[in-house]
Amino acid sequence: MTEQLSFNNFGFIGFGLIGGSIAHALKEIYPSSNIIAYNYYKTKTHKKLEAAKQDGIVDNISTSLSDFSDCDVIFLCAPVLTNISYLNELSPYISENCLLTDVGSVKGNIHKVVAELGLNKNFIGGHPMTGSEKTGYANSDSSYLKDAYYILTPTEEVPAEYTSWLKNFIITAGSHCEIMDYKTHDNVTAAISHCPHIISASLINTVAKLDDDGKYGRLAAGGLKDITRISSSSPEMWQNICLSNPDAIVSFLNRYIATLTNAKEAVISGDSDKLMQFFESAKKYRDKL
Ligand SMILES: NC(=O)C1=CN([C@@H]2O[C@H](COP(=O)(O)OP(=O)(O)OC[C@H]3O[C@@H](n4cnc5c(N)ncnc54)[C@H](O)[C@@H]3O)[C@@H](O)[C@H]2O)C=CC1
Ligand SMILES: O=C(O)C(=O)Cc1ccc(O)cc1
Repeated sequence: MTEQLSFNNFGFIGFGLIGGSIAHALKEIYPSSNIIAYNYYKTKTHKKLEAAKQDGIVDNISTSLSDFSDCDVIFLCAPVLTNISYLNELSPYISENCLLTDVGSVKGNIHKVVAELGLNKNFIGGHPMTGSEKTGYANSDSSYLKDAYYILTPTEEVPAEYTSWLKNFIITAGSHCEIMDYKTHDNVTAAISHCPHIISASLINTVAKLDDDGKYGRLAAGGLKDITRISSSSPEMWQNICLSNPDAIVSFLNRYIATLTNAKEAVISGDSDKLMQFFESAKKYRDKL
């Protein structure tokens, strides 16, 4: 049986919706733990981190990555490319016994840089399959981790007790832990998360171009709003994700465009059987989700 580690010092780089939600959960599960958060503004106070300190969720705010050398666990919770950009500078302060994890929506590119820096033995890729179109600490809540899937992508080099600790935290926070390799992660999330955001933005942009006088938007009922809610998400976050997972995204978009083309042809030819089958198969799968 794997020994359960006892971690008490947690560090955060990036402290928005997801970082804040994880910190809330850590404080609920380990009330005497110490949480340090990084103020990347360096020369001015970070009002949202000060608010988190007032709330008792953050204990220390630091402008120096060297202060993270005492951390048992460091969570990278900024946009995907920003998380990666910290690895080199952070590397000297990741102690031998430190577990480094992230929450980014793409795993392949961070695993590549982690391996290049020789940090495989410290790193477990993480991705909570939760959240919303909202951003920022003010919207964070430990409830985001309740009844959600939380994917981990450990390599063989990371100690089993690190995976065990992280898995235990995730389950105690209320999530279901799913372990897979990072390539599988990036293929699956391209289909169920990354491309839906591209499709939603494409639809909204297409409607917006037609909407000179606001009539389309005014009359839009539930359908358009349901399928495009996610287009109110952070543009920076989704730009980072698309730049990080191009192969899997293009591969899924090719399939999707073929499906759209088939649907268009069925409409052009008035193929009632094909149209019925198109909507029936979609309903069958969607009703089970
Ligand atoms: N929003 C969602 O529903 C989900 C997001 N994710 C991933 O979580 C990560 C964070 O996303 P959210 O919390 O939703 O976004 P957010 O916008 O709420 O938080 C991002 C945080 O990163 C900070 N940040 C920005 N630039 C920084 C820099 N240079 N240095 C340090 N911190 C910086 C921001 O100040 C903010 O606190 C992203 O990697 C995203 O892919 C994962 C699952 C769900
Ligand atoms: O708003 C929604 O439903 C989302 O799309 C939430 C989300 C955003 C990013 C992720 O990597 C995972 C989940």
